[in-house]
Amino acid sequence: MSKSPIRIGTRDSQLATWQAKQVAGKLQKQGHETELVFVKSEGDLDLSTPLTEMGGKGVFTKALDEAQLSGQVDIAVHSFKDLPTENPLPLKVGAILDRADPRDTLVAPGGTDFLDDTSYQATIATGSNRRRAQWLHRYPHHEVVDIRGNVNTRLKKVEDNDWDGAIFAAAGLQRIDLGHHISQYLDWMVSAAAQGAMAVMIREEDENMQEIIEALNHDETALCTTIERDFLHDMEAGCSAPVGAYAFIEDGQVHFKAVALTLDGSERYDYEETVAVGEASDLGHAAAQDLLSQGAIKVIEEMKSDRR
Ligand SMILES: NCc1[nH]cc(CCC(=O)O)c1CC(=O)O
Repeated sequence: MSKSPIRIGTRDSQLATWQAKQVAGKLQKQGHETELVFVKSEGDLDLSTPLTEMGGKGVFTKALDEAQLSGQVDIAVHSFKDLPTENPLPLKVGAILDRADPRDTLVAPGGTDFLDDTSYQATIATGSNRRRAQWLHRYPHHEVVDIRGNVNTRLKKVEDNDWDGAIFAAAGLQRIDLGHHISQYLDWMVSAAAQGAMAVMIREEDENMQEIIEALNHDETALCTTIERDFLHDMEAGCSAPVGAYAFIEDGQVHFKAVALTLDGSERYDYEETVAVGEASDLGHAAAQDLLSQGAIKVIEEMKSDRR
């Protein structure tokens, strides 16, 4: 019997390619043939516009979505944190893969001693409002500057500039063997909803592919990232908002943390809760309601007026 290979769509960055190959490997283990199809995204092609001004939602996913809808590819592999929480297209998440290290990290080529010096006005690079706001909340005397590009491009920029450091997702660096650049794990920073997790998209009506892809789903990661993304969705915040959410499971309990800040980090709203796995399905929604009633509505209004 000759069957055509499963065509896996991916962006062509080193990280995206690594992730797509990971999915290919899992499918091959189950006896399927696979083929990678590289698709360029708007977010990768335009490096001069700050990410926060590109309309935020879906700049990295649009081209892959189109390739999938037109039938050029069967499935698409995404960093789950790059997927908008609202999706009007006839595409759906077919599986969420086991999560890697969800933490943010600091890459500081000259070392991290400067962090202890409260009179030193360090310069830190990040293109993420979530990272910017949390950094400024903790280090209000620092300056945060914008940085764009895929992981490799950003690392190069850190080498070429005299910034004191830049913030990266641990998973992104580790996956492509660049973990040795990490100077410090930012355990205090609340990561982005679904950071470190990969999602495989399928066409909504593709029942054959649904059955194949479902087998890759990691239930615990799916539960945790769903809670995180429910929170993000209810904050009406999009991927560029200064909002973080992280859930993990230990001893049958879900531990969940969520945070929303003003862009300058001066105001911060926190939520923390632990509940049994069986009672966790509403946690993301509850957190959003709690933070909004604490006053975090201000954060969202700031996003709307600023378009950042
Ligand atoms: N923002 C882009 C992006 N999307 C996913 C990752 C890393 C891998 C992941 O978090 O799953 C990164 C790089 C980064 O944030 O430094």
